Amino acid sequence: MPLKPLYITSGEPAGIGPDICLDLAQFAMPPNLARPLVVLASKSLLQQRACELGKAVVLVDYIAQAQPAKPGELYVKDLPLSQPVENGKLDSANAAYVLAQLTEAAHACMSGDAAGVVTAPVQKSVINEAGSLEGRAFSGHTEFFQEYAGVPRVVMMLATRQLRVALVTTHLPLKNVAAAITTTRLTQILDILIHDLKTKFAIQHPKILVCGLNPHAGESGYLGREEIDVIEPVLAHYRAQGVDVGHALPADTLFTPKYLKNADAVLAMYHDQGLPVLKSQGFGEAVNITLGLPFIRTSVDHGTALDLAGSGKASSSSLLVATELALQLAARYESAV
Ligand SMILES: NC(=O)C1=CN([C@@H]2O[C@H](COP(=O)(O)OP(=O)(O)OC[C@H]3O[C@@H](n4cnc5c(N)ncnc54)[C@H](O)[C@@H]3O)[C@@H](O)[C@H]2O)C=CC1
Ligand SMILES: NCC(=O)COP(=O)(O)O
Repeated sequence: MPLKPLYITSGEPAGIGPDICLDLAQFAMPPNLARPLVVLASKSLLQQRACELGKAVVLVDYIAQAQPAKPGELYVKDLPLSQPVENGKLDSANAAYVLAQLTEAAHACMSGDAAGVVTAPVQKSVINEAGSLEGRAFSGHTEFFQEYAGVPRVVMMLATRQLRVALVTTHLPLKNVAAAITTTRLTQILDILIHDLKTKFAIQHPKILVCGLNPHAGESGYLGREEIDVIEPVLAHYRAQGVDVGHALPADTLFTPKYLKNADAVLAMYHDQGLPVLKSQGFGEAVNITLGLPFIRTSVDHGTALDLAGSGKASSSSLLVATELALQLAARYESAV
């Protein structure tokens, strides 16, 4: 019986998603992890981009239970575009096409037809501009898959070989961050992070460094009280259970080698507290993983790079690392059930 396929969403059609997905045709899949990789995209768009980039890729319609594709071949689930694509030019008419990729992938993961999903980047703004979610805002894949799966909380974590950074809040205006850091949210996030570091990354006793929200972790309350009122009591609860979470540390101190060298993960309070540090170390080599979902989802560490679509200058390294991690997680998950 062939293994379940891994779905790859190609993302925003005017960006570099289709370009980097084409490189999966040459991906040297570790033989012990091999399974079909199926790109969700317009076949004609992929064909057009392959011609522009001079890439020889044979696009093959995916049929359930197929064996992994041969080198140079790429399985595709053909999805129709609403409008022809001009490289680098956003068109809200194609927002429904992007959402169709995400919906099809989420459905296949939830129904057990796919082993997991790897996502290429989407342009969040154009999906909102199109109003494709019937008035609901589109914040990102993370929130979309959380809602589709119907789970109360998930965790965004980006990982390189050296560093893992998880976030308490994700795509939130900065002015709303402090109010979102509640005992409930922080506890949910830590529960998921601890659980998934154990089960997905085989770290039995994770050491987690937690950032304060305010400069100098609040400076004993003189620069903000979130550490005293919310963060520290939650950390004390975990420490009492023997979990290695330490105390809230000033973020500028925490992100230094002395502290990071023994840490399994850093928990940052908001997107731009944690991710710039990680990207400055390993942009292009990092993977974005959604923890706490009932299925495997990994993603690239970069955005749509509209400036590079069809240019041949886009690197597919993050997509390949994200695919390899999803393959490893799928194998681990299947051997556990
Ligand atoms: N997973 C996702 O769907 C993500 C989507 N985005 C979306 O992407 C859009 C654009 O975001 P930006 O902040 O401009 O970030 P970006 O990552 O698209 O671009 C930042 C810079 O990095 C370069 N770059 C990005 N990916 C590259 C690659 N694979 N190879 C070589 N160079 C690369 C770009 O040319 C640009 O100079 C936004 O709408 C954002 O929401 C951003 C991050 C993740
Ligand atoms: N900076 C990471 C990012 O924005 C990715 O978001 P998502 O689409 O994976 O939720």
